Amino acid sequence: MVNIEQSKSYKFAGYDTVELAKKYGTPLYVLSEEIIRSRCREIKTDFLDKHKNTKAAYASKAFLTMTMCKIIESEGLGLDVVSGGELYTAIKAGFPMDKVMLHGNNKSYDEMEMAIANDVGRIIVDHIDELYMIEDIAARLSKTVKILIRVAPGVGGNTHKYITTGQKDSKFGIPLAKETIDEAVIKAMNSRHIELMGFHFHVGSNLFENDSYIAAIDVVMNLYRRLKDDFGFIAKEINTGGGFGIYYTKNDSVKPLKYYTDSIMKAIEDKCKELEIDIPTVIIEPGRWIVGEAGITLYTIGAVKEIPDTRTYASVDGGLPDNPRPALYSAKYEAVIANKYDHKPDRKVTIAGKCCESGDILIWDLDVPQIERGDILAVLSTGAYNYSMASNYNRIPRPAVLLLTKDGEKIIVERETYDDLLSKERVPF
Ligand SMILES: Cc1ncc(COP(=O)(O)O)c(C=O)c1O
Ligand SMILES: N[C@@H](CCCC[NH3+])C(=O)O
Repeated sequence: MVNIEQSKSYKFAGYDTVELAKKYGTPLYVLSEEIIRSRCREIKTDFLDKHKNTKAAYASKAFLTMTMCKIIESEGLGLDVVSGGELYTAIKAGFPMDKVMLHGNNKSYDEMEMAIANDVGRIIVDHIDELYMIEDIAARLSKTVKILIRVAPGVGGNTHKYITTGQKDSKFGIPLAKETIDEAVIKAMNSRHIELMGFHFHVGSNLFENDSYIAAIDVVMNLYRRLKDDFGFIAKEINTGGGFGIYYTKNDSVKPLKYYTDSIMKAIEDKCKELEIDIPTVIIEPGRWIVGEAGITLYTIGAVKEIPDTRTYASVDGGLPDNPRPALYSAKYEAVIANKYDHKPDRKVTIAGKCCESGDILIWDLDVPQIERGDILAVLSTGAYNYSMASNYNRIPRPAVLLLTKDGEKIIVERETYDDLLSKERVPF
């Protein structure tokens, strides 16, 4: 009898990933509906139900499709959008517009008009010019627009330089200088078409400590007290942004949601008490925390290249175009050889993408068992900012997105084809 070695394959959300790779091809984004929903429910139990006057919106830049809109809507969360494209996706998905917040540090007139015409719940104003734009559009459409003003609280998050946003020297938010803020507040208060609800800050992304939230809250609550004294302005809301960190590798000191939200609530309540002002409604807007760990990417290993006394590179059939995060932020990932999940790792290989770019390395020095062409690699925690940041570099079509549900797996975004890549081209000669 031939002794065929039975290898155990890696299961994600109850699904055999090797079977998925065989059936749908690779590279393949795989998302678990259950994990997304369980994150939304944790927000409900540990934040919305636990603390009164709270709201949560999903920061859709992390991952957005019409199906994702449906999931978020059914879980009762709002949606943070940052562009006309994200807003259009939400409109087409029939997402309740009163739960949508429009962000952006350079919103166009057309984006503003789309938002106002569709009655979005909040516009987060990032520049004083936007107040004039809103007034102009709202007057023409006979609307009143509820806004928050985004400020840069002068507090940066402890994270990669490219994803810290709350520091003074930031392209985001209106600077906190008294004259600048006062000009915006007076303008908003004097407008018949604008209702200023409060302020917004977002200190940064993938944060593992709560200190920067607390420091930023201190700054914004002091501002609330001063605006009350100077202009009789009573802020009804504060939006403390997103940014909660997730598990990428064992070096990440992951905290539960309530580590962040309990301390945000306590800091706001304590400060309001100290300053003798009313506690505003508190809004959070996590993106990565909801969807990041709900996703993996499956690849097929191709060329395995051993450079004697140096390093072994194993190249996969995707890379930088479907996951630019390692190249952009030196982001680290864990991965497993899905079809050899029970084989003991006994060597290190570097996982390279297929782009014509030396920086296209997904994982340096991954511990693996013996690998060969045709093995399936599952890279974990790729649910956030992978599909949403994907490109067609080297004319590589984007992978499909497969949603794992309780009633089977469903393609929610089809794999791009070479013809898709040509579909917008016009050849003038
Ligand atoms: C304004 C705003 N809100 C929410 C988020 C979501 O961030 P994260 O995905 O880190 O939760 C971001 C991105 O960092 C943001 O800029
Ligand atoms: N794109 C970043 C997060 C940006 C957050 C939005 N301000 C990442 O992949 O980590």
